Amino acid sequence: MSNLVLQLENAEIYQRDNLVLSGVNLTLKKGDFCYLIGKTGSGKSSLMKTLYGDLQLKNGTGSIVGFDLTKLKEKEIPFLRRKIGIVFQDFKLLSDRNVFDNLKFVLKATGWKDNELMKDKIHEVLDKVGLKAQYYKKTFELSGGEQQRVAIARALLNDPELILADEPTGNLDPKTSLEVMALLNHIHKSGKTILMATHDYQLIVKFKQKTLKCEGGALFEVAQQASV
Ligand SMILES: Nc1ncnc2c1ncn2[C@@H]1O[C@H](COP(=O)(O)OP(=O)(O)OP(=O)(O)O)[C@@H](O)[C@H]1O
Repeated sequence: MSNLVLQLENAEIYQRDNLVLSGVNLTLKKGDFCYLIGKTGSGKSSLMKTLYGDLQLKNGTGSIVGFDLTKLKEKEIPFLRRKIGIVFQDFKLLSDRNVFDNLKFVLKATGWKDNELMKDKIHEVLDKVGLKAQYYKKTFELSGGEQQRVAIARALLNDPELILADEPTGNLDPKTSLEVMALLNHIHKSGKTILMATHDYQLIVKFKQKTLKCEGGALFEVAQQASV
């Protein structure tokens, strides 16, 4: 079995009719961790959105966790998203529910039925992010760093083959960013594959990983300490 999780070849990334990136080649193997850097508006989010099926891949080839992005149909997108975990800058938690119900909502939406199994899974992922004791709290009662931990727990619920994190520390202060990054690093070391878009230079210096840069409509690999 191939251990390729993601492969784009000569891909073109569009926002509506605007070509944002061209000639994109990107390969991630199981267990890789890769940063995506680049200035505001350089195309990081557009690339991420193409990978999780929010934007269509019109030209080039692309496969992600076994799905062909050029042939991806609307009805297949929920199935693609069950195999990837997505973490956003603004957490995207449901503010009217507590932590447990935020996670249960996702499990139910992805086909889980057994209450006991759901409870076990929720406690397992909360334990992984260090929030097991906070399951009953409403999300607005949590700090930004805690909210992002819940979002990371949510991304882990279906044991994803790939985690896409789009500026996961973008709303956090420097100390909290380092804590959240240490958690992502730990999750990576446990065997997960992660692609993370970031502006945060302190993180890529402290946690060195392969780094790709969006610039001038292209994507290329840079030396690990290149500036953002
Ligand atoms: N919904 C949209 N419709 C049309 N154009 C868009 C849309 N979203 C982004 N763009 C354009 O696509 C280009 C790439 O934007 P994108 O959001 O991918 O950049 P980014 O590198 O993620 O920036 P940031 O770091 O600010 O999030 C920009 O020129 C932007 O104006």
